[in-house]
Amino acid sequence: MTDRVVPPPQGRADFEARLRRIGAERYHDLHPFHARLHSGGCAPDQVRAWVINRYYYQSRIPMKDAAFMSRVEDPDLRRAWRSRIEDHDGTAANEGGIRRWLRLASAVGLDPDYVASTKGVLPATRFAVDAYVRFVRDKTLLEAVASSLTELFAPKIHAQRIEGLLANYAFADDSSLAYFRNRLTEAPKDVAFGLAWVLDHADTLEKQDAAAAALTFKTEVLWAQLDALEGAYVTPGRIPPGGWRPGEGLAPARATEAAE
Ligand SMILES: O=C(O)c1cc(C(=O)O)c2c(n1)C(=O)C(=O)c1cc(C(=O)O)[nH]c1-2
Repeated sequence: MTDRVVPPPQGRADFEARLRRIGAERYHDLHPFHARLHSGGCAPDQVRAWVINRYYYQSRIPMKDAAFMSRVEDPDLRRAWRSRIEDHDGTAANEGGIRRWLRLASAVGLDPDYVASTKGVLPATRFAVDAYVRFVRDKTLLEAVASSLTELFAPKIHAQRIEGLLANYAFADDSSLAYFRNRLTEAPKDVAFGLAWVLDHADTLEKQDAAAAALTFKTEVLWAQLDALEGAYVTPGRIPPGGWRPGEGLAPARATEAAE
């Protein structure tokens, strides 16, 4: 019988560099929809479509974190993870990301109740986001943590977004953009923990491959959401059945204006 030669895992620094390369090559900061949004090239209804669809992602993030925690047996890991749910759902002292996102919805002229209803979310957005929640529920804990590591690349895009939206859109101010400003401090804390956890636990090449594949999968979840927006509201501008149509879900004052 011949011994099977198991290739050794990559060293910690090389493996981290591999994960970062996935972001450099595939993160959604490279998507043309973001370039248009940040440079002021989106019409008001394209911004509204982004806010409506992206709300679906926001709303599912704490659900996927709860699904993750329901599988964790180690109280230390659960303790480290649970602030993610509070960051989005809020606490007595912190309004939380979901309410902040709905403030952005109001600022762009949408009825926050309409946005929170998730009516009008594009089918492809729903499929992509639901696939992320399912991935985290069903895969190994290592893959689940690794899939959150796109947040390594998020502070850069949040900073670009704050700067770009403030420079180019009348709705942008400290209140409407509070969501992104808060993420600038929340995400680095989460991702420092998640990255260290993945580097510690991916102790074979097979596990490293699985973690890298999980991160790649997540970049696809993000990219697919922007492709959905681009196809429905930019080119070819084909809104699928059930997708939000301009004029729907506006804040009451704007709905009256639109009717006049
Ligand atoms: O605006 C963005 O580009 C962006 C990207 C990501 C991401 O990389 O998944 C997250 C967020 N924002 C975000 O605000 C957020 O709370 C968040 C949580 C997670 C996650 O996977 O647990 N990703 C992200």
